[in-house]
Amino acid sequence: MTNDFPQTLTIAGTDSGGGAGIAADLKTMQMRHVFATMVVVAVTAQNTLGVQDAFPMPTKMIDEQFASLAADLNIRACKTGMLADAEHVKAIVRNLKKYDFGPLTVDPVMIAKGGAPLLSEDAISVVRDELVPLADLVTPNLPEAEKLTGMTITTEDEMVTAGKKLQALGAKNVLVKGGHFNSADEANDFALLADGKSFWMTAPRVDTHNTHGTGDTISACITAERAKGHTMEEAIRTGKAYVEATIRDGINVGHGHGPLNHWAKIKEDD
Ligand SMILES: Nc1ncnc2c1ncn2[C@@H]1O[C@H](COP(=O)(O)OP(=O)(O)O)[C@@H](O)[C@H]1O
Ligand SMILES: Cc1ncc(COP(=O)(O)O)c(N)n1
Repeated sequence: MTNDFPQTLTIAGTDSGGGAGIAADLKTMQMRHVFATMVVVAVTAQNTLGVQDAFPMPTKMIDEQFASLAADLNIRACKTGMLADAEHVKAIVRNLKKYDFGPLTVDPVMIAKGGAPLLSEDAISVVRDELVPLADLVTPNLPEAEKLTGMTITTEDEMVTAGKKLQALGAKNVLVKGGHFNSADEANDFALLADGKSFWMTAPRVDTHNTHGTGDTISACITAERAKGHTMEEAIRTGKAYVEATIRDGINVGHGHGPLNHWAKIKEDD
C-alpha cells in the first residue's frame, strides 16, 4: 500500500455550530481535495451567536491522538488553531517536535469574533516563544499580530513592520491578515516570504456579518495546498482567493455571525 494520497492535519478546537475551528478546517480541506485528519485540543459549545462554553481535552488525549496519527497516516502538512491555554500549547509543541507532519501553519487563534477568549492570556508568550519558531507560516489577524509583536497596528506600513517582527520571532513565512483593518472597501493581506519577497493581496471588502471561520478557512486552504506540493506563494494566493469566494458567495445560517460557504468556487471550473 502506497499511503501517498495528500494527507493533512488540523490541531484545533471544535465548534458545535459547524462554522469555525475544526469544522471549517475539515470542510476546507475536503473542498481542496486532500484527506483531512484532526487532533482535538478543546471542545466548544458554540453557535453563530458566540461561545457558550469551552472544555480543553486532557493532555494525555492530545498525546494519544498524535501517536495514533503517527502510527498510521502519512501527513504532509499541518496547522494549528484554538489551543486553549499554556499547558496545551506546550503539549502541542512537544508533539510537533516528536513527529514530522510536514510544514506547519500556525493560525494563532486568540479571541472569537464574538469576543470569547480561545487562548488564555498567559499562553500568548508560549505561542510566541515556542510555537511560532516551529512555523513554516504564521497567519495572525491584526489583534493577534499586535499581541505577538507588542505593537499597535492601524496602518498598512505597520502591517509590514509587524510582518518583519514576526519573521524575526522565527516564523519562516508570515501572512498578516487585514480583515480587522479599519477600511470599508478593502480587506487586504500582507505576505512576507522566507526569501525576503513580500506582496499585498487586495480584495474588495464584502459587506456581510457572515465571516465566522474566515481565519480557519484561509489557513486550512493554505495547509491543503502545501500538502499537494504547491509553493508557499501559490498556497497563500489560493488561500486568499478561496476565503474571498466563501465570503462573497455566502449562505445564511444562524442568527449571528454566520458561517462561510465552503462550496464556493475560486474559478467556474474548480
Ligand atoms: N468582509 C470581508 N470581505 C472580504 N474578505 C474578508 C472580509 N473579512 C475578512 N476577510 C478576509 O478573510 C481572511 C481572514 O480574515 P481576518 O478577519 O483578518 O482573520 P480572522 O478570521 O483570523 O480574524 C483574510 O484574508 C481577510 O482579508
Ligand atoms: C473552535 C474555534 N476555533 C477558532 C475560532 C475562530 O473563528 P472566528 O475568529 O472566525 O470566530 C472559533 N470561533 N472557534
